[in-house]
Amino acid sequence: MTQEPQPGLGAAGQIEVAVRAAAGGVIDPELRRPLADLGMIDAVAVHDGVASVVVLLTIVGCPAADRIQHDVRTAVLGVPEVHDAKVELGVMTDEQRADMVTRLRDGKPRATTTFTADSLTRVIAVTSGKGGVGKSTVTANLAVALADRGLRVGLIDADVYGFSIPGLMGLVAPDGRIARPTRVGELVLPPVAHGVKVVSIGMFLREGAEGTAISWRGPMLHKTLEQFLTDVFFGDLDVLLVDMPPGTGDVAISVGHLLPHADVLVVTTPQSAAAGVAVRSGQLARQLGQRIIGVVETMSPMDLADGSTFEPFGAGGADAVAAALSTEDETVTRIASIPFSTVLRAHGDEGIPVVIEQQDDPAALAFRALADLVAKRPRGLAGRRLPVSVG
Ligand SMILES: Nc1ncnc2c1ncn2[C@@H]1O[C@H](COP(=O)(O)OP(=O)(O)OP(=O)(O)O)[C@@H](O)[C@H]1O
Repeated sequence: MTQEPQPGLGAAGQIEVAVRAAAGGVIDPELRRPLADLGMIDAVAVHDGVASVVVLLTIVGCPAADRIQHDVRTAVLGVPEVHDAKVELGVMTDEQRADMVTRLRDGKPRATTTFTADSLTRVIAVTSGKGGVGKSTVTANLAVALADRGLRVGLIDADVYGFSIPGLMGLVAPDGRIARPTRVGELVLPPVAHGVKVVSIGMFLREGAEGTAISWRGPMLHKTLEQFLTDVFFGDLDVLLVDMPPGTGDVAISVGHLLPHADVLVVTTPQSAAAGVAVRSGQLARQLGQRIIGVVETMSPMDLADGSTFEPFGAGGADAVAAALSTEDETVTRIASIPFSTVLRAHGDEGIPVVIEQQDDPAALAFRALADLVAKRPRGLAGRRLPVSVG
């Protein structure tokens, strides 16, 4: 980074300014903002070409400490007059942390969601009629494919009873423990997997209770989702995906109320039984003001090497759902068909989405095509204030 000379400073002072700028330009891996903007660069000194920088971490035991120390040292060594650099780590005081949280929230008070109708983040809820049809697999792969295109992507696992996103995204350790968010004051920083910021109810269960069933009632679930939208710091996102629980229960209604401007993807298999219930979840989303952007069929017919087709779940389900959801004013179409893929299933079990692990698999190609389509499609106007005035 080129630094403008500061008037009134001697040569040594100029070097210190350059060192501070270099260190301050390093991006915090969790907060994704420059360290200078976060108030994390404390003392800076340079003597005989040796730079000393004190970086204030947000919390004791910050998981990104080593990476920050390494990145700051590398950045500081990039200043021509510096031939050695020492980076010491300290920890912010409560006051400094509170100041940083306020900056991160852009001055907005607590309990305000950033995902309002006017925000630039596009919210996409992924829903299905019944469980086990491949909805979470679609959500995870779409999220990763969008992140791989350079978009800033967040993923909320709202499938509270059957949360499978941590597993699909590789956030579950071999002993079953799910990655935990980092807490900085009142902020909750979501773990990042394959370039996607992920939050799931499974991350907030008591340690050791990850495998137990959740038996919460509607109001408690609503509160939890509300907290995901207010207390979890996603930073600026281009897309927020929400993995919905199957069906038309309390959570679907809560998400509809909390995110009425969301676009909705309906996932179904080609089987008619799955298709029928998928229509109902799409209809509920529409009643809540959300816009259906398309139907994604998964476990679709798969082309075999001998030129024949394997149809484990029949054919035609998604087209039937799309037709049933279409109205005079709004045509809904099937926007993707993800073929049945054993490779996809195996990578899902390993926590590495097929879309990055085996890019030539037909299912991976179909996910990429879906991501292209979603990224290019203009977002809906539902719930947004239009820039018109009545004079
Ligand atoms: N296209 C596909 N080909 C083969 N297997 C698939 C495909 N899509 C999903 N699966 C497998 O089907 C199973 C269910 O998938 P997934 O968990 O995504 O479903 P879901 O609809 O989200 O279910 P739930 O709501 O119960 O979590 C998983 O084992 C997954 O690997």
